[in-house]
Amino acid sequence: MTQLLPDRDTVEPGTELAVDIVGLTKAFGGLRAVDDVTIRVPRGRIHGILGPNGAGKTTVLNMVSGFIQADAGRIEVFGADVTRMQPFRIARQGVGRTYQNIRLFPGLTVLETVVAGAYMQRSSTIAGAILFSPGERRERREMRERATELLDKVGVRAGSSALAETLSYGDQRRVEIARALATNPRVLLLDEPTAGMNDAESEEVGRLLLDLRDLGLTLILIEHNMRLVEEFCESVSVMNSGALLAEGAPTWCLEQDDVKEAYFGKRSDAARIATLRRARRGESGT
Ligand SMILES: Nc1ncnc2c1ncn2[C@@H]1O[C@H](COP(=O)(O)OP(=O)(O)OP(=O)(O)O)[C@@H](O)[C@H]1O
Repeated sequence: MTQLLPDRDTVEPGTELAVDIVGLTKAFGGLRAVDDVTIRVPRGRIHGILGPNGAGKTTVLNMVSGFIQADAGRIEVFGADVTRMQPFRIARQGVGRTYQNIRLFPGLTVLETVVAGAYMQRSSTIAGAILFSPGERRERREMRERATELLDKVGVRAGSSALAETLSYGDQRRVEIARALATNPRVLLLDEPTAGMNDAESEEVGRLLLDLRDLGLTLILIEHNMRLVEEFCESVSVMNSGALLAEGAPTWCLEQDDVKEAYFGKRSDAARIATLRRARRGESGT
C-alpha cells in the first residue's frame, strides 16, 4: 500500500511556528490547484516546497501572501490568522516575498528599487512626505543607507545607480531579495530564487539563505535545484497535482518512490493521487 510519508520529527511538539498552513484548498474552475495541504514551518527554519510543474506550489505562496484567497483552510503567521487578510496587511505581519518571474519596476535604479520596498515600512505621514519635513528627510536617508547595506548583504555586483532592469539575471534576483528584505520580514517566501543561475551563483544564494536564517528569519522557498535543496533546506514539503505527497528531511523525501515518480513519472498522476488519498484515509487498495 502506498502511503503519504511524513517525517514525524519535522516539527517537535511545542515548537513555535512561524507559518502554520492547515487544510489549504484552492480550485480554479474544475481544477483543484491546492487540495487540503498542511505545511507547518517552525520559526528560524529553511523549508522547501518541491514538486513538478503545476503541482500547486506558487498557488500556496500566493495564498500565504494574500494575492489569492483560499477556498478553505487556515493560514497563521506567528499565531495571527492571515487567511482573509489583504496582501499589504500580511506584509505588515512580517511576510516578504519574491516572485517566480522577476518583477522589477522599469526605470528605477537598483537603489531606488530597494528603497521602494522599504517604503512599505515607513513611519512618517503622507503630510510629512508632501511637506518634506525633517523627519521625512531623515527617514529617506535611513532608507537609502539600509538599502545600500542590503544590496551589499545579498551580493549585488552592479552599482546601485544602474537601472535594475539592465542587470544580469542573477543580480536581478538578488535585487528582488534585497527589496523583499527591505520590508523587514520575519518570514521570507522565495519563488524559485535560483532560477536561471549557474551552480556557483546558486550556492551563493544558498549561503545567503543560511545567513538570513542565522539573523532570525524563517524562509520558505520553492526550488527545483535539488542539490541546493538537499544542502540548504532543513525540511521540505513535496506537492503533486495539488496534494501533499511527502514531508520531512529533503534527502529522505527525495528517496521516496512516490516522489521520484512525481518528478520522473511512471504511473499516471491520477492513479497515484487516488492511491495516496486512500492510504491517507487508512483504506487498503492499489
Ligand atoms: N490564476 C489561475 N487561474 C487558473 N488556473 C491557475 C491559476 N493559477 C494557477 N493555476 C493552475 O493551477 C495549477 C497549479 O499552478 P501553480 O502555479 O501553483 O503550480 P506550481 O507548482 O507553482 O508550478 P510551476 O513549478 O510550473 O510554477 C496549474 O495547473 C496552473 O495552471
